[in-house]
Amino acid sequence: MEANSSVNHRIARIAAHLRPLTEDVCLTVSDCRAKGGAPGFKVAILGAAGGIGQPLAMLMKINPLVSVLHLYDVVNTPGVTADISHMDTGAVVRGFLGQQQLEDALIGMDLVIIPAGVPRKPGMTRDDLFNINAGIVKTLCEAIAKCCPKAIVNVISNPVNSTVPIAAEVFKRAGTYDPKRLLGVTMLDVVRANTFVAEVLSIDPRDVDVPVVGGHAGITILPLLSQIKPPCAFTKKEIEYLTDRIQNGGTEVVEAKAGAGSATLSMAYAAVKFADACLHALRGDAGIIECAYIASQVTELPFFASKVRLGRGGVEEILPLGPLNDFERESLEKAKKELAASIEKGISFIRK
Ligand SMILES: NC(=O)c1ccc[n+]([C@@H]2O[C@H](COP(=O)([O-])OP(=O)(O)OC[C@H]3O[C@@H](n4cnc5c(N)ncnc54)[C@H](O)[C@@H]3O)[C@@H](O)[C@H]2O)c1
Ligand SMILES: O=C(O)C[C@H](O)C(=O)O
Repeated sequence: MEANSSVNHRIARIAAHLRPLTEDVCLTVSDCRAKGGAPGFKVAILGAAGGIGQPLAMLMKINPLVSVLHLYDVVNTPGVTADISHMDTGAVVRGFLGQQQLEDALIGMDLVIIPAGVPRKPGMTRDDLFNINAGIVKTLCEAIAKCCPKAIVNVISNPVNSTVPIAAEVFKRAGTYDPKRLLGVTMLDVVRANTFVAEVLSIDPRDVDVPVVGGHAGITILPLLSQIKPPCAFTKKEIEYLTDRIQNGGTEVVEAKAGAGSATLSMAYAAVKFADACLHALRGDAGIIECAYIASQVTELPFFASKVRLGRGGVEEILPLGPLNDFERESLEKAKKELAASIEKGISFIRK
């Protein structure tokens, strides 16, 4: 009893030196390790108790570049945090529950990943999620602007084509907007494209690299099959099959889950792949190129997904689209129409 209370007392004293948190945030034994000052980045996951959030939290806990991992949700974070904090990897894990702990979750973060919000059910489009998720993303981004305005922000919540413009408007209003630091996560489209192309070619998906540009919904997802590595000429039939499968990969999962949500495990994998790229870039590693949905001048649209070079400041260079074939040029025009409407919807949600 006595030994326990003395340990708890020491933990509380150590933790008091670590972070400016309010007193009602509970301290855990894992706080002790933060004193060692393990090198690495501080990462917050908002929506950490969800279908994506939980496996994402687990995978980020394994990431050696992460020293502190904050798990925030409006439900269930104490359990998820207790569970994940038992993993014998370096990152210190802390849980935050409910709106009153949101700001504590965000103070000092280098990277904030947002998978908060409702997922699709069969028959829904991603845009059908707008009414609920727009408000969630707005609230979370207001807190980010206040507590960690320099953090890199990875937006996963759908409809990404609109939630990224919403986040941008919130940051503009707060006077903290840095377009280089706000990235919509479209990595799952690239992951799917690599997988489906590898299936067709009967090769290892790790050897395939398909650029996917545009946005993250239906026809706005535009795989540039003419630019894949290794270079490969597809038949018209293969191009139609692959484009359709990549554009509707999300729906394929939603239908298979039959009302139990959308992609969570492959999304957590894709989110970690993308977050890991951001962390390596923050560390100063050179030559990190990924696709992301960002503020862009590649087309006349204010936001567009394309290949970007990541660096310490976030997006350091937006790569040109490169040569497109007739099919891709035509698809791009269709994608831009839908994308323009989704962007406008997001912007006017904040400006109205
Ligand atoms: N960008 C992509 O490629 C991609 C891929 C898959 C899913 N998604 C989207 O990610 C989102 C989450 O999907 P999921 O399957 O994890 O859903 P989920 O319902 O399993 O989890 C969402 C979590 O968000 C939490 N939440 C709700 N309101 C919140 C708030 N105000 N603050 C913090 N947390 C809040 C919920 O409590 C829940 O734990 C959905 O919008 C989905 O469409 C995007
Ligand atoms: O399809 C969805 O609703 C979720 C996600 O955007 C996906 O692509 O899997």
